[in-house]
Amino acid sequence: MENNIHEDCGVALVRLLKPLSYYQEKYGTWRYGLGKLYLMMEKQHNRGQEGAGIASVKLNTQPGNEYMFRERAEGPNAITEIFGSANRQINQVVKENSVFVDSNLQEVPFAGELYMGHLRYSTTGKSGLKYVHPFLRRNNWRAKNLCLCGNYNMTNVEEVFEELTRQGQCPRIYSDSYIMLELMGHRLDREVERNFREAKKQGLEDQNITRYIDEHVKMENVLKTTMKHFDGGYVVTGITGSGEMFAMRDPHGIRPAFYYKNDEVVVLASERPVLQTTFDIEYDDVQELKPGTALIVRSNGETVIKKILEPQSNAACSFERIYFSRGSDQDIYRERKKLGEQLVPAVLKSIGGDTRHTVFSFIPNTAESAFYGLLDGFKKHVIERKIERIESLGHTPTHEELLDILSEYVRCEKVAWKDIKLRTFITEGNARNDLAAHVYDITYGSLEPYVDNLVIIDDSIVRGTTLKESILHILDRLHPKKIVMVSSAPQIRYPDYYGIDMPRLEEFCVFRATVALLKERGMESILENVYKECLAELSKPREEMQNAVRDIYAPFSVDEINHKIVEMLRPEGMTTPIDIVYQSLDGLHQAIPNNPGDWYFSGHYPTPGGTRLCNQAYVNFFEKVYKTASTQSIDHNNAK
Ligand SMILES: O=P(O)(O)OC[C@H]1O[C@H](OP(=O)(O)OP(=O)(O)O)[C@H](O)[C@@H]1O
Repeated sequence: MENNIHEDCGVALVRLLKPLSYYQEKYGTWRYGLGKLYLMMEKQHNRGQEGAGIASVKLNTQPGNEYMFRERAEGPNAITEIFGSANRQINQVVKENSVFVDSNLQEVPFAGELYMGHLRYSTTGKSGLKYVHPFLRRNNWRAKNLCLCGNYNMTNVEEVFEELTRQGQCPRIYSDSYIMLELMGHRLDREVERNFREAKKQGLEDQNITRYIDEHVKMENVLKTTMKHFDGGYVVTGITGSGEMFAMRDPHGIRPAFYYKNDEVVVLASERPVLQTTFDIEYDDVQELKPGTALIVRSNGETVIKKILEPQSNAACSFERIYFSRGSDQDIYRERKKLGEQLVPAVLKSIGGDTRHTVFSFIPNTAESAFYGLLDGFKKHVIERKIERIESLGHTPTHEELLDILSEYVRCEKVAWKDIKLRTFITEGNARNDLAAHVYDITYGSLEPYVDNLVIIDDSIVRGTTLKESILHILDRLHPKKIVMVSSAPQIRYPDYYGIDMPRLEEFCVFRATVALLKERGMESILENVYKECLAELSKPREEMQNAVRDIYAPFSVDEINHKIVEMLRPEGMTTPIDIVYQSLDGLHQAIPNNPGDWYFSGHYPTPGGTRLCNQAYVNFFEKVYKTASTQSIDHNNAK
């Protein structure tokens, strides 16, 4: 499924529990829900900059009135566009200074009680409004209308696609979002029809049937029969025409979701601080949605948590904590700092203990918190060194001695700048190299040329694009004695299929360096053997499959691979010594104990779908990249 859409996104749900007049009276606006949705989405802009969408459902409408609204847009200004459009639609109907009563809002678009928002990040090159969430499945039966969005990536879309076609359906688009919409829509239809039969049995007629269905549809039934088919990391959210709202988290808790409820609202977001700030509430007021469960708000406002699938081993994504989340979460901030602090011994070794002639800095923006942790660690180190030096004097220090010892401090400078507030990693693939090459700049004169080392921390080094295309080259213009590149994350060795878009092995600089080492040392047979092992694994039943790719890393130490990475990423003509320091796997788990999902670094996938796709990624690499390159070089040599 390499061409499938991969998305790690942001979601936001708002359910108003009172009539709109309540918010008008208390907060001076009936657009309270829409306003809160806007804030929640802006605060999650870090989670998706390629598109955004919103949907709203209005309760208790009369036949003939629209009750489900949706607006979507692409591009970095999508949030502004969709809310601008929603407000324009509202203003066309609402007369300025008109007297507010609930019944006046019957015909006003987006004047609803249910709101859902989505921020999209997809980097596979599939673009177009039709891929922007929410997805909508319409029907004349109110309760059968389904609007869906989510933060997810499914690893078994082929199987589900087959399942749908076996049922006699004919999905229009081959993407996990459309397939989920169709499958869930199919189950919702059955649930509505079950209630229809029940209503008929009770002798109900006309709108009483609709009312009965609206009141009795159970989203947990729909979720149970739908979600058991999927393998992946997800938070799926949706609203129905009859006013059901739900959000469900995958059984391993790979993707995050947090919610809050009081007597006015039920809200859910991908990150905890979004709710804390938007609703002026404390850390403990916000609950984490537990793996395998769903938050369901029924059409009457009743809110329940239902177990949908049996929770499995905790595999909450650690990359979410290292990079993807905004980082204003108190736990994530602490974790990122710890990641930085733990790197002190390795960095110290690399600079030969010479903190006096070392300038510390970071690559904007995500690495900033890890940088503060690294600084804290070095401050502690310098204090300890001062104590040692004073104690080792063996006499009361003279003024000059004290001055010399105490004047040492940790030197930090703002060395690198990022010119546009855009996350390059989550920018559509082809445009990325160019963006990474031009987005960074440096502060001239921020270190003493040829005397000072420069230690610069990034949250992660994945493809190495940021380093190769931009950072190393511009840092070298400062003429540091040595550059130490530090990654707060461990070496990224394996692809991800649960939402962060890293599906191809050959894109990782760690993988490319390992392949280069194998070739260089005449160990290419390992590449061939691993290919055969991967094929053998792929022919096994899903549950028995092992990750055969791990064998290619076995012959080398982390340091050997690091040296090769430096060699490969070093810009042409640059002679400054470069070291690279990665976090260890143990260090990762110490810093982030509650998010043990580490498949990127360890190759341990929480679900069979991940293992299968990893083996498949190697087969693709071997057949399409490695073999092709070998054939081309043979052809080239023959042609000489
Ligand atoms: O090795 P690479 O493949 O280049 O990927 C890693 C880089 O990508 C991210 O930056 P991004 O610009 O997305 O975001 P940021 O400003 O939040 O750090 C990340 O912070 C690293 O700097």
